[in-house]
Formats: sequence, C-alpha cells, structure tokens
Amino acid sequence: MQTDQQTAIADQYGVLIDGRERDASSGETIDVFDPATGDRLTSVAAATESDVNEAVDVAQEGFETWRGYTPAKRCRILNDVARAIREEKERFARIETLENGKPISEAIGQIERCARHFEYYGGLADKVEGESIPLDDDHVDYTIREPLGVTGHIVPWNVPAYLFARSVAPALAAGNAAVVKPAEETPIGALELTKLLHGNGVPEAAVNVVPGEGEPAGATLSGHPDIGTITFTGSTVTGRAVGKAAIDNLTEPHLELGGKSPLVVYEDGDLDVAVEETIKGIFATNTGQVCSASSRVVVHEDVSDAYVDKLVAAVEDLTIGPGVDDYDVGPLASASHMEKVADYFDIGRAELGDPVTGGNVLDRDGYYVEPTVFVDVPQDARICQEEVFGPVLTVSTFADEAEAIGRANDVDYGLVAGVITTDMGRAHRFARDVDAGQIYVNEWFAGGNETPFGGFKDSGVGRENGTQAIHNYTQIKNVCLDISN
Ligand SMILES: NC(=O)C1=CN([C@@H]2O[C@H](COP(=O)(O)OP(=O)(O)OC[C@H]3O[C@@H](n4cnc5c(N)ncnc54)[C@H](OP(=O)(O)O)[C@@H]3O)[C@@H](O)[C@H]2O)C=CC1
Ligand SMILES: CCCCCC/C=C/C(=O)O
Repeated sequence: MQTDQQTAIADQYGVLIDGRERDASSGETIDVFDPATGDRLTSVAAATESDVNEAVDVAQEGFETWRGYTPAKRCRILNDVARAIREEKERFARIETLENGKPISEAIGQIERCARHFEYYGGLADKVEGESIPLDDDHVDYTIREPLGVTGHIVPWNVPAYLFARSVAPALAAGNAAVVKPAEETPIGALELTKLLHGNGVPEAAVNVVPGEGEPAGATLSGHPDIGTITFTGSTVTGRAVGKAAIDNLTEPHLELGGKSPLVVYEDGDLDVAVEETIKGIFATNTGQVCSASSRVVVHEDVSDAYVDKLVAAVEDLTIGPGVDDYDVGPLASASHMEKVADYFDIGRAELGDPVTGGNVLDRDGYYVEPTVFVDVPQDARICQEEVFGPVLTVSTFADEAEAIGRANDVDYGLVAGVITTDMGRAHRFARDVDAGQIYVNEWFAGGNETPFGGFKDSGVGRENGTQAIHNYTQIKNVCLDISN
C-alpha cells in the first residue's frame, strides 16, 4: 500500500456495532479496491443477517439514550460533529477519493457538504415543533412530532460521505438511532465518519454500520420489522425491492433513485454557458456517476451544430487520471461498473454508429473510460432512455418549445431537469411543464443541502434535504384534552 493510503485507511474494517468493530459473524470479508489503479485498498467485514439483527437491537438501546438528550444537547453535539468533520476534511476527502476515484478537489467539496448536513440538521434539532389545533371551547388539541425509533439507511457508492450524512443527520436530529449499510465498494467513509460521530458525543449505540452485500445485509435491514423507516439511494430496480419490503412492514420508505435528466438548450441561450454546464453536469462531476447528471441534451436545431462543435472541443480538452492527482475526470468507481458503461458504448454504437467523441475504455490500470457524446439520438434509443451512470451524453434536437418539453418528459425518470435560455418566460414555462423534482435555470447542480431533492416518476418517493426532510424521521401524535370540567 502507498504511504498516503496508510495514513487514511486501515488494512481491515469490521462491522461497527455499539462502538465495537469486529468481524462479521461468518468471518467473511469483501476486498475494497482503488479505482485509480485496481489495487486492493483494504478489506471489510461482510455483515450477515445476524449482524444486522444485532445492530438493530443495539440501535433500539441507543435510541432510548439519544432520545433522552434534550433537543438543545443534540443540537450542540451535531454541530460539534460538523466542526470535527471540517477539521479533518482533507482526511475524509482522501478516503472518498481513494475508495470512489473522484478528483480530490471535488471530494473536498463533498466533505464540506457532508459537514454542512450535520450543521444544518443540528440547527433544526431543537425546532421539531408540533402545532396547536383549534376545535371548540371544551377542548385543547395539539400535536407532537416524535422520532420513529431505529432508522435504516442504505447508501450507494457514488457520493458516499455526503449521502451518508444526507439521511443520518436529519434522523439523528429528530432523535432517532441509525443503522447504516454502505455500498460494498465504498464502506470506509461511513465507518470512519461513524467513529467521528462517537468521538463527538453521539452515543455509540445510536449509530451502527453494517457493511456488506446488498443480499443479505441491505435486504435484511430494509425488511427488518423493527425499523421505523428506510432511506435508500441507488438504482430504481433495487429501490423497488427496498420499498416493497418497507411497505410489507407498514413503514414509509424514502427512495432517491435513478435519472435520465434533460438539459434543454434554447436558441436564445448562451452556448458557452450551455457547454460549461454540460461538462459539469455529465463529465467533470464524479465521472457522470451522479443520479442527477445531465445525461441528455436537447438542443434547438438552429444552434445544434455550433453547440456540438464547442462541446466536443471542451470534452477533448478534459484530462483523465487518478483522483489524488486532481485530473478533470477520474476513473469509474469499480471494474463491474466500467463493464456496464462499456456495454453502453456498444449499445450506442449498434443503435447510432460511432459517437462524435469518446466511446472507449482506456488501456491502462484502473477503471478509466473516455467522456463520450452520441449525437442525433432518437428518443426511443436505449442510450437515450436508460441510465448509464457514467460520462456518456446523448444529444437530440428540437424545432419548437412543445417538442423540447415533449422530449424532456419522454423518459421513465423525473429527477431533475435544466434549461439554458435568456427568456425568463420560457424558463418558467419549462419549470411548470417538465416533470422533475428539481429544475435548474442556466446552471446545473444548482441548489444545495437546503433545497428539497427527490424524483417524480421512477426517480423515487419522497424528498431529502431542506427543512422538511427532518419530518421523514418523525411521526405525528395528536393529543386531545377535554377541558370542560
Ligand atoms: N445515486 C444513485 O442514484 C445511484 C444509482 N445507481 C444506479 O444503479 C446501478 C447499479 O448500481 P448498484 O451499486 O448495483 O446499485 P444498487 O441500487 O443495487 O445499490 C445501492 C445500495 O443498495 C444496496 N443493495 C443492493 N441490493 C440490495 C437489496 N436487495 N436490498 C437492499 N439493499 C441492496 C447496495 O449494496 P451493495 O453495494 O452491496 O450492492 C448499495 O448499498 C448503477 O449503474 C446506477 O445506474 C447506483 C448507485 C447510486
Ligand atoms: C455535485 C454533486 C451533487 C450530488 C447531488 C446528490 C446526488 C445524489 C445521487 O447521486 O444519488
């Protein structure tokens, strides 16, 4: 192992239950690889059904302790957590880059957003308020928002630290205890962050981590009868299974799933802005492995040639290499994911011929592919309908506003959508007519931790981020008193 890896990452990790790290009950482990080189980074315990059951039992004890803290105390602790993450942001960013592959400067930004989640929801911990409901002179009626108990969190591999914090922070702020199943490719950040939480006042039993495979670890957690809710980020296929398991237990799932999000470029829009936002939206952020990537551009036919020329020039200027050296585009997160993206190169070629740029796996160690652009893509092409989750863009054209909106909406997903235009009437019509949970005008990935995020259609159920997400982790109790005598 490299020296810098030794400073960030232990040679072996366990399940982390009640603050104690130990082997899985089966003794089985999973190797974790550096996507930049393909070398083994570490190994992690593969949690079994009995490990997950134990974690949920322990979390029930942790819940009793944590809910007993005053909201003000929880608020102070979560703010201490945020401060501690910021103090160690280089270490956490290095972990994220080593296990996921992304450029280190991008990882620093995502660790900042991870810290911000604890700060933001720490600030809400003492504002989980009920309401008073007027009935008549003989009654007093009010509501209390109570925590759910033990909450389950299944986290993917693309933005592991940020997505860990996105649901764990509001769950803790509302007084719950958590059991987290990180992705098998990227378990290290979740384990190290949890140790930091414990070191800063969160009771050890209140956050537990069960790394391992989707089956059995994730499935046991999502189907566990004693959890109050499950929050899942990942593919639509797995999300459906997780949602069904939750509904079988009569608990409400929060599912943030896939996307095939359109960026519509009108003829009045600034093409330089369009190109810059496309590069950010599908290539230079996490190598396109983002649920809200701008994977489809729909451009007015009068400006499509000019847009494609500028875009291809910008794409071919991008540098590709290891995240630790901060190239523009890092490797994909795993060998299996690289195979999936390479399959889409073949699918796209079979449907459309060669891309105008890219379309190849790089012949070097690690999991690198070229940023790729297919043009003149018909709406029913698989490459235009299916989530690739990599640096692969389709470009289609439109003649008028109705066709633009029609193309934007004509997929099964509805996570986010963006528009490039100088005409604000057009921008508002776009926001009104496009079926997506978040709309970006002249900037991709706008908004932040404070703005509600989640999908229409097959992109999910519920919303994360912002003030209302804390209610994902509470249930309402109504209290009615007869005060007539
Ligand atoms: N943010 C997003 O929107 C993401 C979307 N994806 C999409 O999904 C595709 C496949 O990626 P993949 O990693 O397999 O995504 P999954 O949706 O299968 O995985 C996401 C998380 O769910 C876990 N999981 C897997 N199976 C189950 C199950 N039966 N019950 C409960 N949890 C489970 C995974 O564990 P484990 O790691 O062990 O499999 C991981 O922690 C990608 O190519 C991409 O298109 C993927 C990741 C993130
Ligand atoms: C700039 C990256 C923002 C990430 C936004 C959240 C992504 C979630 C996901 O991919 O699931």
